[in-house]
Amino acid sequence: MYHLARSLYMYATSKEEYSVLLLGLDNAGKTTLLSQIKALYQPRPDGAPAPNPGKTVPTVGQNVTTISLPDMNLKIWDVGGQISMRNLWQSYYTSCHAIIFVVDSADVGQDPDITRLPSRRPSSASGPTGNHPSVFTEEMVGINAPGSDFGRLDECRQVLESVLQNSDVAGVPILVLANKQDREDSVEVVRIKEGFVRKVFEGETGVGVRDSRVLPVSALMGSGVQEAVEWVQTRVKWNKEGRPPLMK
Ligand SMILES: Nc1nc2c(ncn2[C@@H]2O[C@H](COP(=O)(O)OP(=O)(O)OP(=O)(O)O)[C@@H](O)[C@H]2O)c(=O)[nH]1
Ligand SMILES: [Mg+2]
Repeated sequence: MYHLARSLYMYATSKEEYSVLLLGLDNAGKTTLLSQIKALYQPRPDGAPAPNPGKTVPTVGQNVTTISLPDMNLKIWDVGGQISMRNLWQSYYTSCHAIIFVVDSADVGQDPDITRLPSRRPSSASGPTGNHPSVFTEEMVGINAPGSDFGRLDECRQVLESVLQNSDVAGVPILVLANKQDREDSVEVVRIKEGFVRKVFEGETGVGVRDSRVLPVSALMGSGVQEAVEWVQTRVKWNKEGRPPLMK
């Protein structure tokens, strides 16, 4: 009887918890986005100053924040995007319910069309597939130096492809954020979507199964951030049977 009562109590008082993984190249704006989400969704004690999301250092390891929404908690993991950090990403894949892939819209070239990229070197042609570890090396990503006509477009493509190809994230909803839309030199979201993201998703095996979206944001200014969180909130619920939440 005690156990039944306890289970009922736990059921009535617990909340669904979903994990969201923030991925993207270094400098894309993941930590800034996490700070902005915190500023929007975490209550501050009266009189406490608003956090300044613009002050970040490159993430070594991870930052994690849980935000409480009316129908769920979202536990958001911000993992470092430097090359040396990327091999850690896959350890988060099996337990995540959604991925937010952040793109620096001011660093993909002014015409981010992956079909215009120079041909790749043979060593970079064999990306990681299936359950094979996603190994990122300096050589693999070294085609487009920052400041080239394509910015870091090819590196971004390789990294997004390697995430999609990992079978541990099969069926996980992916939101791609075209970040830094406040910058004058940023590329419009539609061009990032058509020239780059859509083509990467088209190359995915089992296409059509995955739920995905591309949205414009400025993590720094906070614009689009709420829409991004709302998209994730709906999609993790839709995908609940495939990836059940934890009850906390
Ligand atoms: N103008 C502008 N700058 C931004 C925006 N988002 C991030 N930044 C800047 O971009 C730089 C890198 O931001 P971070 O949030 O640290 O990038 P990150 O993706 O966490 O980088 P790693 O931790 O190295 O993976 C910082 O100087 C931010 O202020 C944005 O929306 N607009
Ligand atoms: Mg960071």
